[in-house]
Amino acid sequence: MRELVVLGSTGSIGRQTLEVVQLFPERFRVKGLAAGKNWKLLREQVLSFRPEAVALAGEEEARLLAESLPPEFRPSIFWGEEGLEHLASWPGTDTVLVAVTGAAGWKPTLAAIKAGKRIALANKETLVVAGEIVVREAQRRGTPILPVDSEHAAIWQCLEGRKGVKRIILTASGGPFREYSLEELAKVRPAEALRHPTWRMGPKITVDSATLMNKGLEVIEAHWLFGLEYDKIKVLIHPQSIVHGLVEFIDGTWLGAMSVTDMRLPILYALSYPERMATELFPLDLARVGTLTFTEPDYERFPCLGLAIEAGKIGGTMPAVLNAANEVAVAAFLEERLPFLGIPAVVEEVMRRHQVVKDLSLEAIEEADAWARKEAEALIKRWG
Ligand SMILES: NC(=O)C1=CN([C@@H]2O[C@H](COP(=O)(O)OP(=O)(O)OC[C@H]3O[C@@H](n4cnc5c(N)ncnc54)[C@H](OP(=O)(O)O)[C@@H]3O)[C@@H](O)[C@H]2O)C=CC1
Ligand SMILES: CC(=O)[C@@H](O)[C@H](O)COP(=O)(O)O
Ligand SMILES: [Mn+2]
Repeated sequence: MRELVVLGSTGSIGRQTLEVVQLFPERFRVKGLAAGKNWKLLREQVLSFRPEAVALAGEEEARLLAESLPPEFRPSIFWGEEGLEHLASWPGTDTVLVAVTGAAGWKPTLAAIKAGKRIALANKETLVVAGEIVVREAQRRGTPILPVDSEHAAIWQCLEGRKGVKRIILTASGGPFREYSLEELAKVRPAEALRHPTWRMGPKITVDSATLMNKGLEVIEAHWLFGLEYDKIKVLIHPQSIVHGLVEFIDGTWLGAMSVTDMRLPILYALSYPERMATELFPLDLARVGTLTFTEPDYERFPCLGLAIEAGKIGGTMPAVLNAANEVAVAAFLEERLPFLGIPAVVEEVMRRHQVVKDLSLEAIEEADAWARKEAEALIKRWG
């Protein structure tokens, strides 16, 4: 039996994780749940899963949750950053699935690693912001970081135990604007950006897919997960989203992993690893898919991809700055305070102004993150 903590249980990945738990109740038990603001959904989850402890982002939401639960159903309730870290290191649990969104993920992930938990990692921003520190700590303690992100889960399965890797290839759907001109991109609205062609996900990652920032973040994620230099990580546009990741070996052999677009599958694999669970839930009919296509990405129409790779190569605090500026710009785009093409423009300008700290520390990350958010907000204010 795996005893789990799910951070971000009210989100897209969190809810799908709980579906996986319900499918295999003899294998997985939920001991802790953490969410941001949605205390009403967390309440439903508490009643269904009866965790020992929960956390919410704010004290007020934590109070509302406590008051809404009958005493016999009431778990220990925490809040704030500390609450999240408390849940991440909850005693008697072995695996923490990190599915909060954005930079909120890296500190609880580090806390979970320090407490000796296996990490099932959906929150790619953890490795973007603090990959060097998080991976070093996990290696020092022998704690596995198991990828949930679909491309990395695919590549992980292709790599397992194999030698002679030449490079890895992350596929990208290309997002809803794959064939748009720059003139068309200038006019797109949030509702269009939120219509992903192949996946149903939370709003931030869906906008990142539309700008290709998601793939850029995933290149940095792959660099840290697999210990590969950036020139060994390639991106290909694959609109069908059937092949999630590929590995090219030194003799010219390629291995790829395919599946339907259902995140419950990589979640299940990360939770059950090293076992593979038998299920008929994810049938793939390649004859019905018919055609699989692959093309090179366009770095001019989608500059976020290149900016992320550049930030990854520079290293130090630059990826944290890229991530923070992007989070602020995406939020402003969703609130219609910034046009779609303003997202790469803001990220690029904040990166240009940043003085990189190469010797990474927790304090340096926090300082760079806060600085980048302020710079990005100031640029957006002046935009209109
Ligand atoms: N969705 C997908 O298919 C995929 C997602 N990922 C990655 O997984 C992560 C989650 O994505 P997704 O599920 O789509 O996102 P959602 O926006 O759907 O969910 C985010 C979750 O994080 C919680 N949350 C946000 N901020 C905080 C905070 N400060 N403290 C505690 N909890 C917080 C939210 O709580 P609440 O709603 O209660 O406020 C919610 O439960 C992202 O890093 C994303 O890149 C990776 C691959 C695929
Ligand atoms: C499901 C998943 O892993 C997402 O990261 C997905 O890959 C996003 O789609 P894009 O390929 O469009 O970025
Ligand atoms: Mn992905």
